[in-house]
Amino acid sequence: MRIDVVSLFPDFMRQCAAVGVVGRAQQRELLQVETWNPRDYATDRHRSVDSSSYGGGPGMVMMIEPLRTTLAAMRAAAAEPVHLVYLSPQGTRLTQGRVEALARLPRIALLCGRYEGVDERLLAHEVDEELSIGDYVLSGGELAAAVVIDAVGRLQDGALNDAQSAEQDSFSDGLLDCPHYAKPVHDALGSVPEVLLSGDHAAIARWRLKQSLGRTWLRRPDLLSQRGLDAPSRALLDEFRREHAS
Ligand SMILES: COc1ccccc1CNc1ccc(C(N)=O)cn1
Repeated sequence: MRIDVVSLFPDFMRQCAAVGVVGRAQQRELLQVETWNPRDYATDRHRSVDSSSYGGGPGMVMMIEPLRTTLAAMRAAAAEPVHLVYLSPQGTRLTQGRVEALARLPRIALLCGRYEGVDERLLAHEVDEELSIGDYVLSGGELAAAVVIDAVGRLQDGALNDAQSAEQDSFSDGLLDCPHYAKPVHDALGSVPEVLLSGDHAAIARWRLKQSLGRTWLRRPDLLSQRGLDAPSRALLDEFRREHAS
């Protein structure tokens, strides 16, 4: 998969994509991240990329022209059609489901706004999808883009080895993840639940699902109502709730 990032801070974006699982995915050529800086395509003497906002008010707005030229160069750099995503507080809330859909595309591009955002005419003409990583305002779209790169990059086939597999992730089946424990078995902070030491894989799987169901019920009931539960899961959650109540 190829991800193109349009940003005034290309070094920052390259560094975000160079570490950990995503960096390794690039080394394995499972993922290619390229950056494009609109300032390189600004034509005036001051290499302007922003201008004051019509109608007045504080702050600047990113201008059409440098972005149009940047996007044209970006699109021309590879054969695949590009799905262009704009990161903004006005976007659709990003979910794991949407991440999984994006991860299946051959190529996406991420447009990172700065200042008060981008001229609406450019957005209307060029952008395929507007996404928000949450209901808060950042000084730029770069950190939101880094979130998308990581969430999508780690899902590329071969990016995670078995020990890290994405299947058990939180949200991967619509539930929060279960608790995890590493050595030692006994510590001043407490001991590891017996079942995890039993070697009984069916019992361990049952315990983990029960914990995931219980946690989701306690912390994110909204996810539960979205997901719905089959009869065995409902019975398991009832068992958790009885134990939790006692
Ligand atoms: C004032 O900033 C803007 C105003 C308009 C657009 C983009 C920006 C850049 N900032 C962003 C970007 C994304 C998110 C998010 N929640 O995904 C939060 N902030």
